[in-house]
Amino acid sequence: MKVVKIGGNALKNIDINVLKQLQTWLAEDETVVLVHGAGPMVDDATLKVMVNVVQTQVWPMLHHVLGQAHLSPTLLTDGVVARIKDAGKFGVVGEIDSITTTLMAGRLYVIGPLVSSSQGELLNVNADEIALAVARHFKADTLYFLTDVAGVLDQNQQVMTELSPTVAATLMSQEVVTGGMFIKLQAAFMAMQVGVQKIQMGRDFQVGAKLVLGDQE
Ligand SMILES: Nc1ncnc2c1ncn2[C@@H]1O[C@H](COP(=O)(O)OP(=O)(O)O)[C@@H](O)[C@H]1O
Ligand SMILES: CC(=O)N[C@@H](CCC(=O)OP(=O)(O)O)C(=O)O
Repeated sequence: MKVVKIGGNALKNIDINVLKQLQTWLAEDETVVLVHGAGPMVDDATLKVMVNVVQTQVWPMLHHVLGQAHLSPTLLTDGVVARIKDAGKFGVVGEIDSITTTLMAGRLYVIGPLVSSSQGELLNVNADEIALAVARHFKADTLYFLTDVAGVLDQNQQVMTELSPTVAATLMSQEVVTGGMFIKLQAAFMAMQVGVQKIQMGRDFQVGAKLVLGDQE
């Protein structure tokens, strides 16, 4: 089972080879969950805008691109429930509370950064955190983070082809890794701790444009 997270910016330009790889996996009866981002949105005031952006722009665009590649996704909304993360501090920001749905082999599922609470209220959940929760719950063997950079960049702006938790911690403390990549690396190492064997980051699935965490590959 594979989880593929595509960030909001990377979504705007999905590589044909990414679509081809999805087709190949599905033809092999692999199950794939595509977790998409939406770009930066923060608080209560922006939630309505975010709902609008996701429903009128992000989902239609993603369905169109996948449809052109003859990929028909199933929305993974039922059975995935979020809860308020830290009421008062983050407003309508949520985190995944429970996953009770089951997945069928050879199907492509899609989930984005808006997840309902048990009261039916939509919450803004970080898409990297969703990818982690989904990978953990379904015991994914592989977790890809497709983003708008070729990988994690070192102090010389070079893509790191391998990154251990120790080196990552140093890059984070030296503020070489910041912002969205900081959150992504945290999610990636958590995923590694809960048993996801292979974790990669980059613009696509290709070797050389990716990050491999730990000692695999
Ligand atoms: N050391 C680093 N290597 C790569 N990207 C970094 C680094 N430090 C900060 N970043 C930033 O993190 C961004 C990726 O995170 P984010 O914008 O959240 O992407 P996504 O939308 O794909 O989740 C990059 O575009 C870059 O601006
Ligand atoms: C709580 C939180 O962080 N929500 C995210 C949801 C969108 C997202 O995660 O998009 P990317 O994957 O493209 O960054 C946000 O508001 O930015």
